[in-house]
Amino acid sequence: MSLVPTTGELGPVVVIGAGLIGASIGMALTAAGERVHLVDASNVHAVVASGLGAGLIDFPQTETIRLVVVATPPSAVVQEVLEALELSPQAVVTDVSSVKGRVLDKLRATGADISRYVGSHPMAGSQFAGPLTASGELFVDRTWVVCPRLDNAPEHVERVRQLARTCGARLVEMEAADHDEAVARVSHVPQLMSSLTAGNLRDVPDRHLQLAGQGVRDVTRIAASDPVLWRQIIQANSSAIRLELEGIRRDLDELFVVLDDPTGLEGFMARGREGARTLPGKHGSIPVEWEAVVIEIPDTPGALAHLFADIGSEGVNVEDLSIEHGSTREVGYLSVQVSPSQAKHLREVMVEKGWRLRVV
Ligand SMILES: NC(=O)C1=CN([C@@H]2O[C@H](COP(=O)(O)OP(=O)(O)OC[C@H]3O[C@@H](n4cnc5c(N)ncnc54)[C@H](O)[C@@H]3O)[C@@H](O)[C@H]2O)C=CC1
Ligand SMILES: O=C(O)C(=O)Cc1ccc(O)cc1
Repeated sequence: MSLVPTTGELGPVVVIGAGLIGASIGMALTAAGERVHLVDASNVHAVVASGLGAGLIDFPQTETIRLVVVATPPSAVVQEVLEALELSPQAVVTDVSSVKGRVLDKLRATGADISRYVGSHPMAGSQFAGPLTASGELFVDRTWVVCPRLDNAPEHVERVRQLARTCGARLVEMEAADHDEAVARVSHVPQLMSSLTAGNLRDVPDRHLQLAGQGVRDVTRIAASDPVLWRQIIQANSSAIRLELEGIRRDLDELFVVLDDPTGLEGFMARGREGARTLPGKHGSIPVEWEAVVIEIPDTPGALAHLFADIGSEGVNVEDLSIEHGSTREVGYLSVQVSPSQAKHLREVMVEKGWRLRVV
């Protein structure tokens, strides 16, 4: 799926909070032909986001605004949603914060009419923050959860669905409580496990760290995320997270028991492999086992472009890729995931074309 040109039928859109997520939304909507206006507590962020093509920094006539997207850190969301509902009488207001139930409870507690508010959550992002790391392609083929309620008018919910579709995302609809239970399992607890693993690396001596390979990097990537943002996310969803952590504590206790028991330990590892296989693959489909072909990239100008051209000329469909830098030699390694039926052919032709392969 790619960005959907909408010829301006969604806007004018106001994005409040032009950081990683807000600027990425602004870039996707602008690229699709929508008129986007950016507001940020930091003028520098608004200017940078605008410079990257995320929208304009002027403010439209409030009665013309059709959609407001609140993309601030969770602590500012309730206040910004309330102000947007009051200031723009025709607009549907959505937010993109990572926890939906707490925002809804707090909005309801104010007694305000929140029927034009429809919560949502794009399940895409990164460990980075701020507009400099934004991308208009961030949401393409990723899940975007919309949380409609009975007090929402259908056309208002549709406007938020249209936002997700215009950004190229795959729509999923859920109630806020169900969403929060799901993200505790697939996002918040994995984030905590990553922080736990990475936190323990702090006291590891350099002599040992130099042995680190791709596995530990995969497991710790998201631990580099902003602690202030994540403190807010975790605390807003602490009940659902606590339940999951209790299960993990039991599993950890069991691990101590089976550590020296071959059958028990194999069962433990097999459960992990089973769990990894349950995750939907690309485009939300049933996961497929791809085969990795790892090709050495020499440290010469244009080598990577040349390599991609050689892979492309063979008509091999690359399902995923990653690049790793050699720790001892001035080379890189391009790992491409391809269908097992094409892997052997790709290896053979790459060697014929003069590339070196790494055995995996
Ligand atoms: N980081 C991620 O990967 C994802 C984050 N989210 C959610 O998106 C929201 C934004 O997160 P990021 O873009 O990562 O953070 P960020 O730190 O990159 O951007 C937040 C922006 O909001 C601005 N801001 C703060 N308070 C404001 C206020 N009261 N009014 C206007 N602007 C204000 C900041 O100056 C900053 O530019 C959060 O609610 C987060 O839970 C959702 C999906 C993924
Ligand atoms: O970087 C990643 O892989 C993420 O999963 C980013 C992310 C962070 C917070 C969210 O609420 C949703 C997605």
